[in-house]
Formats: sequence, structure tokens, C-alpha cells
Amino acid sequence: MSKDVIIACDFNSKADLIAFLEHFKEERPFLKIGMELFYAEGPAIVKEIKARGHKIFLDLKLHDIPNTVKKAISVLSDLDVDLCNVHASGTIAMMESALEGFTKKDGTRGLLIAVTQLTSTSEERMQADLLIDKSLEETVLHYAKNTKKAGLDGIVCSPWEANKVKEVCGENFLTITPGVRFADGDAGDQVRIATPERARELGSDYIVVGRPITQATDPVAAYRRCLTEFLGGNA
Ligand SMILES: O=c1ccn([C@@H]2O[C@H](COP(=O)(O)O)[C@@H](O)[C@H]2O)c(=O)[nH]1
Repeated sequence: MSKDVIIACDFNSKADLIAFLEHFKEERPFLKIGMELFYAEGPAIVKEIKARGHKIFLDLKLHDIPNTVKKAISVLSDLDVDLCNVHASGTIAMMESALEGFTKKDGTRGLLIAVTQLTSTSEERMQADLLIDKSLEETVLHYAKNTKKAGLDGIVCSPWEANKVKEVCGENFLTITPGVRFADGDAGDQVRIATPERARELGSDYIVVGRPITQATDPVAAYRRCLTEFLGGNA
């Protein structure tokens, strides 16, 4: 897969999602379906959006005991999404089980990645609230190494950790980075933020962008701005 912008479709109904996608006419951007839309509309929304020709990142961030995650993700694997995820903090054993569950009988599967530390988390809050006595970068790198050991394809982290993750886990280990804002944008609840251009410089493979596109007065223009800043000359 080549570098791309993934739009986080955080809507609470199919009607709102379809209205949003109508702005894009024949264009088929890579979309992220997260908990809000999935809980509202169920697996049918994934099937419908896939049938329209979009690539899909199903962002449900599974985190439970290994057996439960394995069984749950094997149900999701039938949806044939391009990208799916779990929490790396669920342990290596949980990620190995997830990978087993996500792999179909014929050996095929989509890409499976793990969330390290949420981009809404600061080092200060991680240390105080989660009692993690390390720097944020060390923690992300440790989770990245665990994810690689479990055999997954990459991680979710902020753009600021992407280059270090590549150094430690290799160029082919994917970095999918939310926490992206335009230079003149509002961070909202995100803490570890970077512009699309900075994310490119830092080596992100995919940026995930929600509100800066979905809440823009002109979502298509905002999406194109992301593509241009992130892909540079390759847009
Ligand atoms: O660490 C993480 C993991 C996932 N996300 C998700 O990405 C989008 C970001 O949306 P914005 O509106 O651009 O903030 C959202 O769906 C999150 O659930 C993340 O932000 N950070």
C-alpha cells in the first residue's frame, strides 16, 4: 500500500456519512470507520462502503483477553477490511491471538496494527494517570517492538514517534498516525499533533484526519490540502 490520507468518518448515522461522501462525487478516498459509526450502524455499514469502492480502516481498537479478541476479530475478518486494529497494551499474547483470529482459513488477511499510546495522551498524563514510569517515546517504542514480535504489520502512534519507530522496527513496519492538524487548526482533544507536512517529513505511512476534513466548510478542499501537504510532489 502506498502513502495516503485516511479520513476518520466519525459520524453517528449512515445518513450523515452518505451526505459527507456526496461531496466527493466519483472520488473514493480511504475511509476510517470507528466505534461511533460501527456501533450505530453495525457491520452493514462496512459492507456498503466497501461495495462503493472505498478502502476501509476498521478502527475498533480491540482490547480484551486473548481468547475473546481472537473470536471477535475472526468475525470482523469476514468483512474483508484493508486495515484493522487492537491495543498493544493488551500484551504480546493478545496480539498473537488477534493475528490468528484475523487470518482466514486460506491464509489471507487484511493488515493488522496496534495502538500504542493514544494521540490524546501527553507524557505527563501517561505517567500520572497510567503510572507508566518511562518517557512517552520509550513507551511507544516498547509497544512497537512488542507489536512486531507478535507478527503484526505496524502501529498507530503520533507523527512525532514515526521516524523513531521506523529506525527500531524497520522501514516496512507501518506507522499510521492520527493527531494531524493544519498549522492554523484547532487541536481539540488531541495532544501530540503535527501538520500533514510534518507527518510526511517524520516518515508516517498514513495520516488519519477526522474533524479538520469532516467539519470543514469545504471538506473536499480540506482533503486535497491534506493530500498536497502530506504527499508533497507525489499528490
Ligand atoms: O491514538 C489515536 C488512535 C486513534 N485515533 C482516532 O483517529 C481519529 C482522529 O480524529 P480527529 O478528528 O482528526 O482528531 C479519531 O477517529 C480517533 O478515534 C486518534 O485520534 N488517536
